[in-house]
Amino acid sequence: MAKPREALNFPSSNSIHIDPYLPSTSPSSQPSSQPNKPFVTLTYATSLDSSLSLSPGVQTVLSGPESKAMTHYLRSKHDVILIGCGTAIADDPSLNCRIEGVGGYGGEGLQGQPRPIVLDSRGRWNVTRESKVVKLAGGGKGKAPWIFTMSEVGKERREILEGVGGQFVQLPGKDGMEWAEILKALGERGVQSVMIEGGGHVINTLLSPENASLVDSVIITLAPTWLGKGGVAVIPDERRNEQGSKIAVGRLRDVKWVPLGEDVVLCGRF
Ligand SMILES: NC(=O)C1=CN([C@@H]2O[C@H](COP(=O)(O)OP(=O)(O)OC[C@H]3O[C@@H](n4cnc5c(N)ncnc54)[C@H](O)[C@@H]3O)[C@@H](O)[C@H]2O)C=CC1
Ligand SMILES: Nc1nc(O)c(N)c(N[C@@H]2O[C@H](COP(=O)(O)O)[C@@H](O)[C@H]2O)n1
Repeated sequence: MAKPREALNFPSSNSIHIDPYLPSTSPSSQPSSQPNKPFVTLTYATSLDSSLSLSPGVQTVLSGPESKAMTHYLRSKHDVILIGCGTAIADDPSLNCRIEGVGGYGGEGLQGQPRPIVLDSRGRWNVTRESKVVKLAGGGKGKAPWIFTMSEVGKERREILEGVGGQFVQLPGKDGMEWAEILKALGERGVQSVMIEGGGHVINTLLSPENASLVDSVIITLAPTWLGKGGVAVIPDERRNEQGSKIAVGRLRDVKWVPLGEDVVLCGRF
């Protein structure tokens, strides 16, 4: 079979470095204290000044071709890929896996495709028939998205999403849905692994002292560029000890740095 024109390739000489941090092979893939919790991989690309994008609402290419292929390899290794609606609105992302041999890209059915999950507490993202995730699901090149929301959902939006096999999932919440509740809801739906891609609000709340322990693996692409002030930055809330002194939010263990093209990929465990 001819290689699909848009397919990416991630060689096994690179994947051997990443595999120990992935759900199926990681030693912590079955956390016994929370049996229903899916394995959580936090992964994103950042600049040298800890920015995800030049400014809110602006999609910014940080990853080079090699680390981009790595991200797609990660997508093929997780049941779902999760983003916030700020990212959905800014990027209109595809959120599928475009690795050669995965479903829709030379592979069978939708095997190896992650399901996109969008957190949209207040129904800000106007999902339409033209949204990439909807078109890809309709065209057999990606799984249909689930949108987690606290709001009522209009008939038109529901029809568009359900028309391609997606669904709205309503969860309770005040300022937002609790991370533990989001992961529990995913676990109850049979999800065993989730990669969380961003954006800033999603990552910063996940890295807050009360949520960081939910993260199992961290895989971050560091690109050799500075984006400057005004970017969407990864800076979690500060953490203090019982004496009130400021302490680090967290430090990774089992750390490995993997050079990929001009980028370096940091792998670690919480
Ligand atoms: N470099 C990279 O790897 C990535 C970059 N980005 C960039 O990040 C930017 C978007 O980031 P942000 O504006 O911070 O938006 P975001 O993508 O973090 O979305 C924030 C929104 O998601 C919803 N949300 C998040 N957590 C929730 C929760 N626990 N419960 C309920 N709703 C929740 C809320 O409506 C919130 O306003 C874009 O410019 C995008 O291009 C996004 C992903 C990865
Ligand atoms: N790994 C990575 N590198 C970058 O440079 C990025 N800007 C992102 N962004 C994330 O990828 C999504 C786009 O995915 P598609 O190519 O459209 O499938 C974007 O929405 C961010 O979540 N990631």
